[in-house]
Amino acid sequence: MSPVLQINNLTVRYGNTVAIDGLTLALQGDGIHGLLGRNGSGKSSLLSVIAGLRKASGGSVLLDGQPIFENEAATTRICLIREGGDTVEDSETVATALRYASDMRPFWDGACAERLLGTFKLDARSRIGSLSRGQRSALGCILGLAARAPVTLFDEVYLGLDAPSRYAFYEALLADYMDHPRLIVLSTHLIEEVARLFSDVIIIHDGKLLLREDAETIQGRGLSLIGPEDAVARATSGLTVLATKSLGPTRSVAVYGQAEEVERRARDEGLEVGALPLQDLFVHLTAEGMQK
Ligand SMILES: Nc1ncnc2c1ncn2[C@@H]1O[C@H](COP(=O)(O)OP(=O)(O)OP(=O)(O)O)[C@@H](O)[C@H]1O
Repeated sequence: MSPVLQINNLTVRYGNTVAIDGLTLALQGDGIHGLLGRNGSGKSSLLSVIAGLRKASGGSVLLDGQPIFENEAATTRICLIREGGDTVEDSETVATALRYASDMRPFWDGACAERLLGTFKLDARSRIGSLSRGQRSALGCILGLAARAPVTLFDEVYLGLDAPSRYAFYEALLADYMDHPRLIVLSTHLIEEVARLFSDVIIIHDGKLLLREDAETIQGRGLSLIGPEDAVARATSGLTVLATKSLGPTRSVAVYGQAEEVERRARDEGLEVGALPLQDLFVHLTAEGMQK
């Protein structure tokens, strides 16, 4: 059965710092959910509460209706991989880390782990302490994928990886997800690289939910319009303009709205229309003062 994660009015505080501020969100069924937010917006705090590693200061996080914190039946179904990896002692080997994971993880797939060691060219005999930052990230990717947990959370796990290894991870993730669909949350700052994997996008800002849309809808919502200043002004009247740039008499704007309506207006005014990359849309939506 597909898992249901219900986050109700969640608050996470560190002393006087409010990291998550009354956030409510439901993640239902299988999918690859993109979790986006600026630095310090609360992504890691949210993921660590979902994984049961941190107690909520207020509100609740439920997996299939059951509280997660200090509930082994729930936490064994959740795997959180964080940047740098949470793995065994530095003096232990990669093989020990995999063995430990296979003991701890009820859905562990050893053959998958072996295959991924090859993909990332990791030697099982290497000591953890001797691994480079990227190799540690690769080990995190392997542990997260081979765990096959019904709820799999990757928190910026691939930051240390070089571009070819990151692409290898995305391919491995997608292939593994197609064969074994589950609820995956990927938090990332490398938005354009990963955007094609997302089934939906969750943006948090200052610990609050700013936006949650399915990937196709959000990709269609951001448009750029380019043309003469007065024509652009007419076409965008009453719309949400995220950013404006002028070059002589030409104006370029980023607009957020219903794609068909914006495209119709742009056509009527003879403007150039383009899709706004998800990363640009994210930057504009989370810019100072854009949140109502
Ligand atoms: N252990 C901690 N003690 C005190 N404050 C913390 C702690 N961890 C996080 N915070 C604060 O909580 C807020 C949210 O941090 P969090 O790490 O959850 O954000 P993030 O979105 O994951 O950031 P980043 O993208 O930079 O990793 C920030 O203001 C941060 O300074």
